Amino acid sequence: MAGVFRRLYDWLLRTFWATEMDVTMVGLQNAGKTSLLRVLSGAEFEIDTIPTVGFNMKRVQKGHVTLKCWDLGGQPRFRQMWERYCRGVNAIVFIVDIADMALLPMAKEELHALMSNQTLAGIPLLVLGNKSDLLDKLTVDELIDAMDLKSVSNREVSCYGISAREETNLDAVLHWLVKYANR
Ligand SMILES: Nc1nc2c(ncn2[C@@H]2O[C@H](COP(=O)(O)OP(=O)(O)OP(=O)(O)O)[C@@H](O)[C@H]2O)c(=O)[nH]1
Ligand SMILES: [Mg+2]
Repeated sequence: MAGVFRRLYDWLLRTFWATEMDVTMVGLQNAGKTSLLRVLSGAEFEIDTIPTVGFNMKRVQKGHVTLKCWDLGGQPRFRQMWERYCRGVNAIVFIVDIADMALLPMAKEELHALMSNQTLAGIPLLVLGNKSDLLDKLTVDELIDAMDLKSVSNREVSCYGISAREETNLDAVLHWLVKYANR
């Protein structure tokens, strides 16, 4: 019986209180943006992925909120379009491969360059350290230091460790994002 009321409640929320929000996912090539979006939208994780050319968009449902997620290509030639796709969104998600130490300085540089755009002032930022399933990786505290997140000011900033492959901590990601649905 409780299940029937729950479904009715969810249906009422979706029908009369539906909200759509825009989220842009950026980060260097191979960080796992497309993989994360695949699993968030209910598809299976894939080991062999194709690098994103331009962008890809998928909708993810979380309760009454529809997250319209823009997944951008991370290769150098696509990075100049990140700022344009981040303008006016409810939240920016920056994904880092925490097992690839060699790319960390570049990830930090690209993140700070993006955040310095006046057009993106105040937009909440969620930094995700992906691939926590791998052995040789940074902890969240080490990632916060490596990305110098404490120097990012004038916006909400959070940082989580996740694994798209093992679907670790993904509920926390959606929970954090939907807080910004109406802002
Ligand atoms: N071990 C592990 N591998 C992952 C994880 N997430 C993604 N990968 C792998 O990392 C590689 C790159 O994943 P993508 O999702 O294509 O990366 P991307 O950030 O979209 O890359 P671009 O589109 O080029 O910017 C693939 O081989 C994935 O299988 C994870 O959580 N753990
Ligand atoms: Mg991709």
